This record gives sequence, structure tokens and C-alpha cells, in this order.
Amino acid sequence: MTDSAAQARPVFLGQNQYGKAENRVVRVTRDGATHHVKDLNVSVSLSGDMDEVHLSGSNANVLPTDTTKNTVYAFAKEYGIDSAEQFGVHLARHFVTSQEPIQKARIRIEEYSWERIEAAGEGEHSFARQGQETRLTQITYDGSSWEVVSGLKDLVVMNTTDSEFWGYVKDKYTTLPEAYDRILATQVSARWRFNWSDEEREMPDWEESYTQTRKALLSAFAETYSLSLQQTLFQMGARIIEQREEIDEVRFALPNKHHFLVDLKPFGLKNDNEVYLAADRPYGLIEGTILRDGAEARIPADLTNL
Ligand SMILES: O=c1[nH]c(=O)c2[nH]c(=O)[nH]c2[nH]1
Repeated sequence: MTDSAAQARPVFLGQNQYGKAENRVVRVTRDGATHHVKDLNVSVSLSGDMDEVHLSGSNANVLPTDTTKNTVYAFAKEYGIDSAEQFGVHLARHFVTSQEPIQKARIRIEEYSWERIEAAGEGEHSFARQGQETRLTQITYDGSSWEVVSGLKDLVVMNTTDSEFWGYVKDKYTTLPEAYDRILATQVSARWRFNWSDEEREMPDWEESYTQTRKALLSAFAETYSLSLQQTLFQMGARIIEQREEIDEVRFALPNKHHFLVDLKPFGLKNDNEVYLAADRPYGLIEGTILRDGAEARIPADLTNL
């Protein structure tokens, strides 16, 4: 189709972005016989002056997605990977400052952790992949300001007591018995937004921040005597906001992993809060944002969009 024919159409190009998704990079740092491992899944998404590639097919402004992939691996060598956040900042800065048409970069990173295997007689180079839990970060840079949202997903936690649920609304469809001592279990998905947005300000210590934020979230989960998962959610977020000055906003999606007491009476047995059926679905889904006073809510309500 010719240019003039294309322009005659009542059609406009809306938001667009492009890049290479899910670049799996494992960086080994060799400190003598002791090795360190960073295992990341890096997704690059760039946007800017990209009308022509869509409208006329001119690739003059297009840095190939293949190049963005290569940059991830080259940077892993050149800069190393101190933290997922630091690595994402390097990448985002590079794409926006080195290519005129690129005005915005969004780098999403998942990080998988490896635990050192302490085996006698071996060098410090053996690792076991840790659980299901995944660390996350998203770095966005538009040439002047930064937004860093980090978090985790698939962190499964359980309290076997100190949880109740009663006093709720009852209508003609309500059958749920009130619970005065129940299991509370969830698979935590959390995102927290840093207030670091200006290159002039000192960056947080990303690794320390992650370790302490995760610890705050877990200790609040364990220490809250819970009257609902909603109350626990708020306590977990409040603990982070109170303890971590670098964080202004926390968003949680907490599936309530129901554990139902099994009726053992048919077998002549008393179930004294000991035997449960761990239900898979459906599950309650409790979601919420906790903010520092005066902070703006910017993490999307639906965490699958982040
Ligand atoms: O902690 C809970 N919050 C709810 O809103 C709810 N609803 C429900 O059936 N069980 C629970 N548990």
C-alpha cells in the first residue's frame, strides 16, 4: 500500500513497545575457588519514535531486538550483576542514552536463587536451586526519571494457629462455619515501589533492601494474630513501610490457601485441629496496596500487569 493510501485510512497507531523478552542469563563470578551465581530472566522493552517502522516499514530507528539480547549478555560480562536492580538500571540507561529514537526503556527481571551446597572436600562451586520463590524487579527510565518496583512471587507461607475468621456477613447462601483457630496459608505475590527516582540521589543498597524487606514481610506474617487475611496483608505492608525508608508503596496479591478440617467422626475419631484437607481451588484472593502517608499509588492493581 502506498503512503497516501495508508494515510487516508481512519486508523492511528497507539502505544507500542518492543524488545527481547526472557533473556536467560547466568553470571558466574569466580572468587578463587569460591564461585557466586546470579541467575536472571531479563526482558527488555523499548519505546519512542517508532511510528515509521509500523507505518511505512522503515527500520531506520529500530535497534534490533537481537541487539538488545546481545547487550544483556555483554553487560553481564562488562558490569557483572551486583543485583537485578543495578543490572536493570545499567541496561535502561544504556538504551535511552545511546539511541536517540528510544525515549523509554522498561527492564523486567526475574531472579532465581541458588543455595550453596556445603560438601566436604569440594570447592565452593556447587549449588541447589532454592524453592519456588522468584525475586522480581522492573526498572523504567524515560531519560529523566526512574521508577524501580521490586518484589517476589510464589513465596508460600503458613501459620498453623493464631488465625481466626468470624463475625462476617451472613446471608441465605452463607454456610462457612466461624473459625476460632484455623490454618492461614498463602502464596505471597508482592511488589514494592522505591522512592528513588532521581539519578542525583544515592541509590538504595538493592541487595540489603531485598533481604530486609522479605524479612519484614515474613516476620509480620508470623507475628500477626490474624482475624482475617486482609488484616495480615495490611500488617505485612505496614511493617515494610515502617522499616524501609526507601519504599513508599507495597502491593500484595494473597491467595487464601484454604485448609479445611476433615470430619473424622465417621471413623470414630476426634479431629482436634490436626488433620486438614489442603484445597487447591477455588481460593479466596485478597489484594491490597499499603502506602506511605502522602505517597501516590502507582503499582497496577492487577499484579499480572507488572
Ligand atoms: O481471611 C479471610 N478473609 C475473607 O474475606 C474470607 N472469606 C472467606 O470465606 N474466608 C475468608 N478468610
